[in-house]
Amino acid sequence: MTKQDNNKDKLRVYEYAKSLNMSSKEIITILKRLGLPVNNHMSVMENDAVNSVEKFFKDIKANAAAKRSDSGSSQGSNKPAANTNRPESKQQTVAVQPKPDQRPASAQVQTASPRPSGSQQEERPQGGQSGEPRQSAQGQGGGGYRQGGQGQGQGGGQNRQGGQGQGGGYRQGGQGQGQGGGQNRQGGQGQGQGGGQNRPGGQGQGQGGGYRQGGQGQGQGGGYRPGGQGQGQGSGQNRPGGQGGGQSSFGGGQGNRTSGPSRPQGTQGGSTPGSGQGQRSRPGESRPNDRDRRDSGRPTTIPPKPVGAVVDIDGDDAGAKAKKARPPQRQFDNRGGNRGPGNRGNGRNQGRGGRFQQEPPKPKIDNTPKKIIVRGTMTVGELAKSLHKDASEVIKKLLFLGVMATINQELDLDAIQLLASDYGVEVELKIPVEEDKFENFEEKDDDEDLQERPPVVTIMGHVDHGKTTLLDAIRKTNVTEGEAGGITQHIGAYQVETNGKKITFLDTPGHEAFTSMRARGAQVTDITIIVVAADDGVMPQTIEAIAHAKAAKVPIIVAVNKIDKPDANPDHIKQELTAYELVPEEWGGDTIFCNISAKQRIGLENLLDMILLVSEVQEFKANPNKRARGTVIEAELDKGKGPVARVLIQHGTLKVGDSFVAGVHFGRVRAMVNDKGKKLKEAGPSTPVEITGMTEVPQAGDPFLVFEDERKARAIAEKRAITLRQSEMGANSRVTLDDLYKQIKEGEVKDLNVIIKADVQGSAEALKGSLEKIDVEGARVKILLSGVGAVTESDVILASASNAIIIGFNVRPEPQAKNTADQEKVDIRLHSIIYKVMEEIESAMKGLLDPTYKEVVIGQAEVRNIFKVSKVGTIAGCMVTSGKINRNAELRVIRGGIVVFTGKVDSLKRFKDDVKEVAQGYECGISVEKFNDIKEGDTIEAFVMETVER
Ligand SMILES: Nc1nc2c(ncn2[C@@H]2O[C@H](COP(=O)(O)OP(=O)(O)OP(=O)(O)O)[C@@H](O)[C@H]2O)c(=O)[nH]1
Repeated sequence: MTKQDNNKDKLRVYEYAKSLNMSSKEIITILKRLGLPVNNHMSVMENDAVNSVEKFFKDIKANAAAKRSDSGSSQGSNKPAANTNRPESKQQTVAVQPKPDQRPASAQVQTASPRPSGSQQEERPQGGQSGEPRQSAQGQGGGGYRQGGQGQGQGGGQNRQGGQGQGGGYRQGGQGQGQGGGQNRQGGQGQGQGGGQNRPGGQGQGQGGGYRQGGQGQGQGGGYRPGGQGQGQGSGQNRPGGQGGGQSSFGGGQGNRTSGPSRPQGTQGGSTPGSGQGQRSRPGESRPNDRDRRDSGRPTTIPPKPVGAVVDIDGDDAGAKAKKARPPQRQFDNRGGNRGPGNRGNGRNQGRGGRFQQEPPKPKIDNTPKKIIVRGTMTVGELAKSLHKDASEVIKKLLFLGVMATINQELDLDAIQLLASDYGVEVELKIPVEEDKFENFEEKDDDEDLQERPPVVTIMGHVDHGKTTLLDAIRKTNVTEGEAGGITQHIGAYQVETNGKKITFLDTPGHEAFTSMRARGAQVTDITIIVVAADDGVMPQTIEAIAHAKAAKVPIIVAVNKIDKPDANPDHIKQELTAYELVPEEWGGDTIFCNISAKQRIGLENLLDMILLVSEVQEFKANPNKRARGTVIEAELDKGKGPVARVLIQHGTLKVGDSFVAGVHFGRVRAMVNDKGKKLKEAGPSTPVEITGMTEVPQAGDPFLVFEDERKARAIAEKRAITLRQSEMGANSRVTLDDLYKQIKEGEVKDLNVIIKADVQGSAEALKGSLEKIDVEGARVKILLSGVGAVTESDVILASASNAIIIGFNVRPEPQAKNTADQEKVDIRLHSIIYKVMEEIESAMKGLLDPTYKEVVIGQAEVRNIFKVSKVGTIAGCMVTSGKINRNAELRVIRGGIVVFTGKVDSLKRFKDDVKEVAQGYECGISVEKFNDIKEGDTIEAFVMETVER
């Protein structure tokens, strides 16, 4: 005032306003209301203008004082009514109208104090008591605030004009309750209770009292912002003494507004953002002090005004922020008495609160998936994408986990799982099978997709027992008339039809093909027919064939052939075969025996019926509705057609144009013919076809699979070729006695499969009986085959296919068998003493095998001439056929694959000279120590014992 006095002459509106801590606009408004001339903030205020304004204020004060005295010091007394009629009400109007928006209706005194919790509401100088800035306001304000505190406060404040107020919790989810009664500005009386968990959707209640003009008001304001619940009740005479209840802006507050005389409706309870309570104090009142406070309520009708209309999210200083943020045109929220920024001028403080209906900040749509499918490692970028996150966010998370990563960095499965779980996302692992190892997996089919398919049959048996004749007979018998003129093609297999059902025969008779395919991992045969000539009986290859079929666990049908022959004795065959666990049904067994004559075509129908019977029991099925998978049964380079592969389709359907991989080669089906030479467009399960369109020739037994396109097929084929080369160089995975114990321990080997070849049947039987008794730690010896004679290539292939070892008892492997065994890494153990075999096998199974020495064959020589020299003995004139013969080597004499003597070199000569060794391709004379029974055609094998490192 002093200032005013001093400058009355030149006092300008803005200066005057400033001295009152009001805005120029407010003063201008008052001046206009009072009918005094004023243009703008620079207008000079004459004395009378100043006086008028002061009087105006004085009246207000007087009213306030009167009101106070009426209401006593009681807080919250609502006696407002009385005030309503007071002169102030007039002023109210004045005050309000000019800045409707800012001084909203609800004066809320109490929202919590801005500052530290519990503090008194206002920041005013007066501290504790909520001040009335201007006029002896009294107040207590308390409220949890800002920091999530919980606060309760009571405050009565007379803002400006004797309000009372209380403030409740605020901002940060605090919970607060406040009661306050305030007479804002103009002697109003009010009570306010306010509690609010603001921000985050708390709940709050607030009651606020009247303001401005002696109104009375109660307001309850609820929490807002995000969905809080709030209730607001308010009765107030705001401005004009209305009464109202309000609702807070957003969160679902509820409020009632009720009649209000003036302004729009009364105050309201809910406050906008900030406090749980809703009242808003008038500008005047709190103004200076109220800074920081936030208030909420806003008159409903307030026109949108830029100022103060802030969406106050924080309840805090929204004012300023809001200004910036707010869009040019806002829409206020008319509901409830929320909004309303507090006071304009001070907007920063109180006022803000306004809410407009600015769209509530769009809730961020959380599109984080519930589950992601992971098929292997992923880069940070890929993971972020599948989580619907920014890569930077994922990188940040990784940083928190102590991992510095870039967007292209690969994350392993653990890291992926960790990150995903951090987002609450489930990870489903779908690690793709290694497609290049497609023989190791097979798509699972649902039962309903499976359809019956023709059985695939292989015919095996001893030489000349009639296999080929039988195959031909079946083929010719069943060629349907008209089918390619009855001319069949050799494509490795053919199909016949009997009783409306098809049967596929592999037309490479003999177990070699069968077993070599099996050795390559291909098992194409469903049923085996063992042909035994009724006039001959069970022969070595018959036994081998049985062993092969059993090793492959393929059902056996015995075809007793040549029954047309006068000396045929089928019963004798049955009798013999019982020794191999093939017992005819009529004798209580479960093996089907068919008497046939392939030559005379007798019993063929019955044989086919039996095949169908077995296949019915076995239920051979496949899903024809998927990509084709099969096995190459033969392949060759045809001069005209290029590489040709004969393939047996086992699953799915092969179509012309399909891209495929066969073994380590790829191709695209250019043309396809069946066994009748008929061109096919597609071929289903169990169909043998010949296809062209390959770049190279695959091998029999190679797996065949169709891929989606040629590019993929090529890539897979290349990968397989690399893998093949690596495995060829790699370790031997076959069982050997040296690592048998290890394999048993690792569970890789449960039975030790053994093939016995001995010099005589008696030895083979004895050995078989002894070995079968060995049982070490649950592992047993399983004899796949025991026979007489040298170890043949066929034995080696069987061993290879069945992961068996071969024991040669007084026999040697044939040269070809030896090569194959080296190639296939089949372990052949050669012995001449039964108990040593037992010892070795048992020790190997117990892990005690510790052969310090290993026999290494260094060379072989063929005996071409025999020279008998008196006193010296027999000298064998030899040609060294492989390796070398060393003077100090041990040697054995082999005749017809059987070892006839083992000893040492007595003398080794080249012409007449003694030499240390003779290499391959040279002739030499060898005499064997203590052995003169060498014969032309014998083989002398030289070997040394080498220390084996274990
Ligand atoms: N009497 C008579 N002879 C038969 C019968 N089946 C086959 N043969 C004859 O037995 C001989 C051998 O027949 P193949 O069909 O070549 O015998 P295989 O088992 O295929 O012989 P390999 O191919 O050498 O293993 C031929 O001369 C056939 O004519 C038959 O049922 N009765």
